[in-house]
Amino acid sequence: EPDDFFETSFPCLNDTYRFYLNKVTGLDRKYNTGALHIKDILSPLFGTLKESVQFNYCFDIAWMVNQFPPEFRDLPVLIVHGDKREAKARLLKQAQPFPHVRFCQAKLDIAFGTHHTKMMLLWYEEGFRVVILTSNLIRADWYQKTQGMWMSPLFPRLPKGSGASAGESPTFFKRDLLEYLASYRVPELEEWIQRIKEHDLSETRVYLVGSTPGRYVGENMERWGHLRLRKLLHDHAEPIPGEERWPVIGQFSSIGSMGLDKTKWLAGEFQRTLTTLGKSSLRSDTPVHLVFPSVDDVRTSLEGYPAGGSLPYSLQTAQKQLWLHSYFHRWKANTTGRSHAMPHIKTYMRASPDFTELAWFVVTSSNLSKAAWGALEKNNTQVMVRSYELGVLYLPAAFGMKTFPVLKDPFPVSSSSTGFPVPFDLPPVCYSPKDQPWIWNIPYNQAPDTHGNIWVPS
Ligand SMILES: CC(C)c1cccc2c(O)c(C(=O)O)cnc12
Repeated sequence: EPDDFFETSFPCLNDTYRFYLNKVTGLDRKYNTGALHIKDILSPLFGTLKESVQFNYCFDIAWMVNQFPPEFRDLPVLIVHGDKREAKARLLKQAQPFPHVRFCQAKLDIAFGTHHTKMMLLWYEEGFRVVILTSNLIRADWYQKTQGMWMSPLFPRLPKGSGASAGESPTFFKRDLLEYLASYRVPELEEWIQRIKEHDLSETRVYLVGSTPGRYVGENMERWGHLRLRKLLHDHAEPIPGEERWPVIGQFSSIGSMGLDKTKWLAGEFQRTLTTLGKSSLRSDTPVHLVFPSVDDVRTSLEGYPAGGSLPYSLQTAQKQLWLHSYFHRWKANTTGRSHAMPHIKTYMRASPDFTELAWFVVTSSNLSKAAWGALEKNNTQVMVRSYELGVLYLPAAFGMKTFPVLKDPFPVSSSSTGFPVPFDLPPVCYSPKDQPWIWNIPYNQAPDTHGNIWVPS
């Protein structure tokens, strides 16, 4: 089985969940066993690359090319981005020295929408692999931040003449990935849709949770964003006795405008989604813990205040929603040695009251924003999504389990553990009265960061 060959090349990978963190520079080596750098992902040990697609938001093309091993460095790469006008011109100019790098501009016809989706489609001699991740294709995103990814198994080619529905997974991942790619409505992805159709994705155990910009009505409302997540939790998760005491945890690196009070979106439609388990749903008494770095978390981080350059919570947005900050918890990750590696990963989960079990887990590009997850309009008959986003949902039923046990010590990793490697400490720790949420466009000159610097944004 080709995959065994590749998996054994990286013996310390957890191939139960295929959920990995990025390597972080400056940590005790113990906390990087089982973590991956981009050069590992692109290594010949995972497959003999033929061509790839890189969906992302921010690109350093020369740096990206250099992350491929020399033998793959001039193979065709398609970049899927959301840049327009001058930003698009700058991006294309970066690739002038690299004729093998081509571009595909994702349509962004709704204001304030962005192409956040981060995904690699890797076409090998041996088959096909999908990676869905949280890192931009720039050096800083792979240096000292907490980032995560889902790495698919190696998908072998199907026998010639296999039927259209061949190679489907129990989670309908193949159908959903093809639908997501088709939603771009661009010619550059047609050949990739065709290639994926010729492969066997049946070993996939995660559900795809994507967002594509648009206004959706009727059945289309459940295709994307949080209503997609709600549909999956309704259809494939079981009610739990005493579930109203099972907290929801949201963890993210940016925050949109949520309205003047919690009923406008967060504690209403979004919480209704996050508290859905089978038939039951809105539990307004369910605890909701939001994890977002405090100023001191950023100041004392490996990067220092510059980590805040990737935590773009603006004063304009924050001052309109002071009510939100009572939900906030610190970024603490002693479990993975990453308390000082600021999060750019985004995760959402439902935990047991004692935080030893999970009912589900999501890793995604989606921050805490209506633009990413969608917001109901027109008396709940329409949902509007502004951005492209992509993530995966882990449901215990797809792994033959009732709940996921939370893995206490994920490092050094064990390849067969059934515990889920939650990347940060549970239970989350509330902000103290003195803690302030990180806001990226105000100065911090009262206390130096780990590099002895202050922060004075222009
Ligand atoms: C507000 C915008 C310009 C921004 C600032 C800093 C970091 C950002 C980021 O990391 C992403 C992303 O990763 O998709 C997207 N926008 C980011």
